Amino acid sequence: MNFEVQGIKVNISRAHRWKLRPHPKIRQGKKLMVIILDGWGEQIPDEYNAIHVAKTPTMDELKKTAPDRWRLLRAHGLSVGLPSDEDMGNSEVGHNALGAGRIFEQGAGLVDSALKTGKIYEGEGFKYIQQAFAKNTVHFVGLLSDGGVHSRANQLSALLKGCVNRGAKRLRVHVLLDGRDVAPGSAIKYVEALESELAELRKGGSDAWIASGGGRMAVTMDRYENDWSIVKKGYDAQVKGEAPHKFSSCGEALKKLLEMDPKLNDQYFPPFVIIDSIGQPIGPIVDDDAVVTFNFRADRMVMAAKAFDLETFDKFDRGKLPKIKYVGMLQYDSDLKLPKKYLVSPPQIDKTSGEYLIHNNIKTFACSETVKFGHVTFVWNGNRSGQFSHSMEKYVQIPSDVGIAFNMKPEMKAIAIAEKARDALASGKWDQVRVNLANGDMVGHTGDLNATVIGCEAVDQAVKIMLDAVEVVGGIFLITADHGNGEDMVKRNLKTGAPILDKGGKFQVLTSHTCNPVPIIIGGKGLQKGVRFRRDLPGAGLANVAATFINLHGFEAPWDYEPSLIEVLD
Ligand SMILES: O=C(O)[C@H](O)COP(=O)(O)O
Ligand SMILES: [Mn+2]
Ligand SMILES: [Mn+2]
Repeated sequence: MNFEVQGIKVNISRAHRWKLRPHPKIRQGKKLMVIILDGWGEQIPDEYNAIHVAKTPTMDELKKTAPDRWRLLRAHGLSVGLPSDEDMGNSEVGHNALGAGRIFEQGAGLVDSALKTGKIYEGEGFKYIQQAFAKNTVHFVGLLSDGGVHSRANQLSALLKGCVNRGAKRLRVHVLLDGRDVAPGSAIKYVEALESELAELRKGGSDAWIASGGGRMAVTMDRYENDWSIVKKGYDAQVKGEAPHKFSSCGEALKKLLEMDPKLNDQYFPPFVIIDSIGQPIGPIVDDDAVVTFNFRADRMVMAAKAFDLETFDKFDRGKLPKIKYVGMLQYDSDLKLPKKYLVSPPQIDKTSGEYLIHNNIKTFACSETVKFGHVTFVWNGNRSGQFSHSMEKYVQIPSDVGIAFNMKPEMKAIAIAEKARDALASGKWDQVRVNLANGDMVGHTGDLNATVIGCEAVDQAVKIMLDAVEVVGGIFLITADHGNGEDMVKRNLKTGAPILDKGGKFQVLTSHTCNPVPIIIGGKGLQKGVRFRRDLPGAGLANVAATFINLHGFEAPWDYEPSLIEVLD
């Protein structure tokens, strides 16, 4: 409907068009290789910057095309829909922005607002768990830290209080230790804070305790079905009260397990359960209990959600399934309706670039290894399962290594992914070939600087394979990243950038992502002369990338996308 205000035409319901207009200057029909370097940011080029230390001749050469064809993008905070610019970027929000071409408020902020306004307590999900408040136990399962990537400890605290204020009597928390989005060794700090909050709740008459725990990479938080045994370990500890280690408190668990293995990083702690004075687990999940998984991010909670929510389930033996009232902090997969009940509605990310490409006859091939496969498909497509079109899209997953930390094999599957992408482009069947190379991120998360250097070198070799393939078909490439990680392996003084050393003079390892900008590079024989990065978008971010590659396919971007980064000089 159109109407006029003071002579100005207002269009309040622009009819949605999937068909895109041809770009006035950029020709259609060029093959495009889109390469996402996971966890590849820009930072001071010193010895703690694994990407700088690594021999990366291909990426170094590309940098020389700045400012026309190499520039930096914002990949954190408000630019990717996070609550503040203090929030580092992450794969979910990064790939959402890359694929959707717009910025959506993400889970972290949606939960913050729902808690602040109290709306969370009015929804169907909360009413569902409330049924267990009077006579049964409410369990909270999730990542205990303030990393803000999958969860936030202050949201758990608010929710615990909110439940108690609304009648919950018996509460149990099943903690997953972080050390990945936050400093290694910091788990004890979060556990102590939670212990004292629970002690406060007990003073007020509630029966509130930590009941089980374990490191996030060993317990519960696997993703993309890489290793179900991790989810099983969590299920056994949380539901059955079974684990190889038993302690009388979570604090004691951390202390004793560290004594047994002083090098143990928080993320890899084995599962443990807390027992009472007669050796019984203090908080197994039983019939009529309520369970809340308090992570807002989906990828590492969706497998556990299946174990809690699905009646038919064959990934491991759950034993006798308790009848529980299970909710997710968010719904983790809206297509699968998983979980069926949830506390806060997830962001509704619609009209993503992948869907536009299908409607405009652009055929897409996407590939990554298991640990990032969903990033470049499901998350890229706005957290949507499956393909938009089976005939026009193909998604290929290369199995990741299982059962090892990625610093043991830092090359990961970079070369295999590159070869798949090369072959896909050479086949002539696909207009866009899109990959994610995981090394900068996955090896970066181990905190192992030398291994991350090797991982980044593998990435550079993989990029070379793909750029050669682009050359052969006379195509175009677009390389970017979803957030920083490997470029900074040390904690720094935020004012000076100087590394922070511990008492023994050793640098303090940084395992997390960063708030650094990431590069974007365009090029290839098929890129028309005169195409270059605009100079008038200095604050551009990942959400500007989709309009850019839609232009490179020869189309004008949808009207509501963030502006394209390129212009064409005559
Ligand atoms: O889940 C993880 O591995 C980290 O918390 C975040 O990493 P990602 O956002 O790169 O997946
Ligand atoms: Mn990532
Ligand atoms: Mn990561």
